[in-house]
Order: sequence, then C-alpha cells, then structure tokens
Amino acid sequence: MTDLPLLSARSLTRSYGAHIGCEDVSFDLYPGEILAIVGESGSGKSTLLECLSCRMPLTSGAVSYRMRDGEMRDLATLTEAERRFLMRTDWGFVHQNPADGLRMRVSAGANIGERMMAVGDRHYGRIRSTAEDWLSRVEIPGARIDDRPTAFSGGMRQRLQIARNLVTAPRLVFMDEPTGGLDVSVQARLLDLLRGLVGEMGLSAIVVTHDLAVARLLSNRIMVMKQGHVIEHGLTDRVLDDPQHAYTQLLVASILEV
Ligand SMILES: Nc1ncnc2c1ncn2[C@@H]1O[C@H](COP(=O)(O)OP(=O)(O)OP(=O)(O)O)[C@@H](O)[C@H]1O
Repeated sequence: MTDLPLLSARSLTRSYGAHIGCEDVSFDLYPGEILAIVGESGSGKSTLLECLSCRMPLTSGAVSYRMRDGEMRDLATLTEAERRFLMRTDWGFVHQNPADGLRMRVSAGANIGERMMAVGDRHYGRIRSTAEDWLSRVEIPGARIDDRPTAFSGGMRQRLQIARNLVTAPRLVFMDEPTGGLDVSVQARLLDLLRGLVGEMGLSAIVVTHDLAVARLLSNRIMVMKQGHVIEHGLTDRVLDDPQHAYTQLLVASILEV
C-alpha cells in the first residue's frame, strides 16, 4: 500500500426526492485495500456503490479517483470518453446477478475476449489462449470455452463474470453481493477463489455485502451502514471482534447465534 489514496469520497450524498439513499459518506480507499460495505437491506449500500462507480449521479459531495497518470480527478468532471475508459479498463464491476454483467448470448470465451478487445487486443490466438487460461483460473473446464453462459450453473456464471472483469487487470473492482443468490457450498468455494485472485493480483476492491462472513474473509476494512449513514468504520477484525456501535454489536451477535 502507498500513502496516496486511490479513491476518495467526501460528504457523498444521494437522495431520491425527499428520501435519503445515503448521506454524508466520506472515506479514502488505498491501493491494495479491500473495503466491505455492510448493513441491512435498505441501509444504502447499493446506492453508495452506484455513486462511487459513476453509475448514479451524486446529489452532493464528491468522489475523486487517482488516474493512471497519478492525477487525482473529481469523477464528476470526467469527459464521457474518460469515464468509459475507466469502466472498460481500470475498473471492474461484479454484479450479484451474473446475467447483469455477462453477455448471455455469446460464448464464455467471447465474454472474456470482449474485455481484452476493449483495451486494444486484436490478436485472435492470444485472446483465445488468455481466455482459456482465465477459464481455468476460475475453475471452468477449458472445453466449455465455446459454450454460452446460459448453459452454465449459477456458480459457473459468477466465476465467468469474475474472469471477464479481472482479465484486463483492473486497478479497482466494485462488487455487489458477489456471492448472493448462490448455494452456501458454492459461496464458500467462490469466496476462496475471489480471495486468492484479489490477493494474487493486489487489487483494490469495494464489496457490498449483507453477509459479515463475506466481509470477514475478503476485506481489510469495514464500513457499517444504517439508514443511509456510516455508523462505524474500521479495520475488519477490530469492527467484528470489538464492535463499538450498538447496531454493529447486534449485527455481529445475530451472526454468532446462527
Ligand atoms: N430508485 C429509488 N427510488 C427511491 N428510493 C430508492 C431507490 N433506490 C433505493 N431507494 C431507497 O434508498 C434507500 C437505500 O437503498 P439501497 O438499495 O441503496 O440499500 P441497500 O442497503 O443496498 O439494500 P439491499 O441490500 O436491499 O439492496 C432505501 O430506503 C431505498 O428504499
């Protein structure tokens, strides 16, 4: 990790009319850091993630990101081309539902190849061999390279979505409930895989989850949200082992009781 943040949010607020999605959120994310955003349904996690990743405009506040040239830029001031460049190359976005992040009507290989082509790779043989390599990294047999994701199980689809996102070695990956909607046994394997890849590649990530076990396994830091506000923020082990806020204590206790 370096001293300079990769992404900074300052007083980020998003409202839906009179209703607050999230309010006055400020934090810095450093390179190589995995931040988990946790909280109950409706606490504002997805709204925050959408705002951070330029998918939703802020009502007030600012998000800045350190571009590859080292300059910190306010995301609201980027041109459309710069924003598209970030989304295609520097950032990944892993959706809870793989169908939202994959092209379901093209082959697994093409799903991975498409991202490579977006960063300028045009060499068919190299694209195919890299796609094969990534399929094996996410534990999908190479023989399935020409199959469409519609023929894959939920777990395989999610692993393919991860491969599609990571093949261009993004600097920051946003994940929205990456293991939600999967069987518990499939979740555990996927989490292991994700943790391995993120560690190996030294990625930074912001992971939204309502599952504290996911946060524990993947993240270095946790932000706990309630009714649109961050109520506790700190190192993952500290927050989970010694929660300060009564609501976090309740969240942690409810997991331990299961
Ligand atoms: N499009 C919208 N229009 C109006 N209100 C919205 C909209 N999207 C979200 N909200 C409200 O903003 C608040 C935060 O919702 P958000 O979806 O960000 O929470 P969440 O923590 O991600 O919940 P979940 O885990 O259920 O996805 C909620 O009160 C929600 O009702």
